[in-house]
Amino acid sequence: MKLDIAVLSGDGIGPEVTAQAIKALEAVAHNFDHSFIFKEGLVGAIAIDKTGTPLPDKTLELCVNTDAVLFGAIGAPKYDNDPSAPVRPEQGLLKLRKELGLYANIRPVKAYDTLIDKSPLKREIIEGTDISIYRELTGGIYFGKKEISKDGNVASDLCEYSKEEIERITHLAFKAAQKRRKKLTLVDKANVLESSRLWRKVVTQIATEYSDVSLDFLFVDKAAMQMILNPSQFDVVLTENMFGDIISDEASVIGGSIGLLASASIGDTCCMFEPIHGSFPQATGKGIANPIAAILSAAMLLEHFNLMGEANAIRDAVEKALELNLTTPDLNTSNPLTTEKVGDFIADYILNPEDSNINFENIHVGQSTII
Ligand SMILES: NC(=O)c1ccc[n+]([C@@H]2O[C@H](COP(=O)([O-])OP(=O)(O)OC[C@H]3O[C@@H](n4cnc5c(N)ncnc54)[C@H](O)[C@@H]3O)[C@@H](O)[C@H]2O)c1
Ligand SMILES: CC(C)[C@H](C(=O)O)[C@@H](O)C(=O)O
Ligand SMILES: [Mg+2]
Repeated sequence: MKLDIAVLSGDGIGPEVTAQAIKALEAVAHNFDHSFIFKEGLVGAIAIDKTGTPLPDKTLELCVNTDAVLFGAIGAPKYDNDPSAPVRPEQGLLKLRKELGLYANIRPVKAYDTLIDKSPLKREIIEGTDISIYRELTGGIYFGKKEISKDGNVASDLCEYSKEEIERITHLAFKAAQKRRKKLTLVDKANVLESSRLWRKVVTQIATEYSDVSLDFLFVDKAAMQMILNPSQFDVVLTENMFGDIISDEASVIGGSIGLLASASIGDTCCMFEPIHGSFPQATGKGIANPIAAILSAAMLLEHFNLMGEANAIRDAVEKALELNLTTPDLNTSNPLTTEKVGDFIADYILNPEDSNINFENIHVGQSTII
């Protein structure tokens, strides 16, 4: 298969982790005889520095005219610490999601057997966790009308949803549940918010079309608690934009690191694949960022194009790296690998899973081993 892939690596650790995802895709292309063509575009703080805008027209045009977008991360402290900045890196990502119509953001959360003891949560709590979060991505408070009073003392962000916006992601979430454990949990705040009551109404109506899926509801505050008290109760979690953002970062604690959590952002005509983490500015250039979220996002890209064997080749290599403790310091404090070495191992393993010549001993970068 020939795929044109736009690469928007962005800021901070974005370029470092995206480079590892590309290596994994190149290994897949080699093994399975595909042709993946990567074209880079500017986004985020680096795009502001170079062009004055976080999403240059040229980048948007590249993304519209490609098969898929591979996104790294955006954001920089100079904007985070300046509430009055006239233009911000995050606007680039939000505009991209909106312009490409990427209304469904799918965030898988899994407790890997080999990492169970690395999670700050107890083994018996997280064992068996396998959740698919369906986060609405182009509506809600992120995109509602924003206002600030003339004196700058009162501000508001409107949380607005239409029936149609709720319907389209709800169908995707129910279809996903049908292929999984047939359970869907809607996370909302229907005891307070009118928009959440609309979600409940629409989702309840749609549930009648998916009678093999059981539906339940959780208020977001209780869901936040349940997510770390009893995460294995969840199968598909459906929720609006901001709740999904927060709940998924919380859920990343289950697996042991946010550096493991990938995502797919899906629309009717476009698709983008992005780790859920940000630009982790403190780590930039240090080789300590975990590339696995970016690499697993590449696996989701392949799965989106029904390249299941190819996606599994990446996942098997990731699981092997985890099993052998060939990971970055977030998961391995005593003898960590650099971002690049983790990427090298995963790409090598994809190319040659049976190759016993991979020298596991020598690729650690701790005090006594070689980079
Ligand atoms: N999708 C995105 O591009 C995205 C997502 C979240 C935040 N951001 C932006 O990123 C910047 C930093 O935000 P933040 O510090 O709140 O969130 P962040 O996700 O960048 O980092 C939060 C913490 O998560 C851990 N972490 C994140 N990525 C990791 C990785 N690959 N490997 C290991 N550990 C990792 C680190 O402990 C880090 O301190 C901000 O400008 C923010 O707006 C962007
Ligand atoms: C950077 C920010 C706009 C973004 C979001 O809130 O969606 C991020 O937190 C994410 O999860 O992708
Ligand atoms: Mg987030």
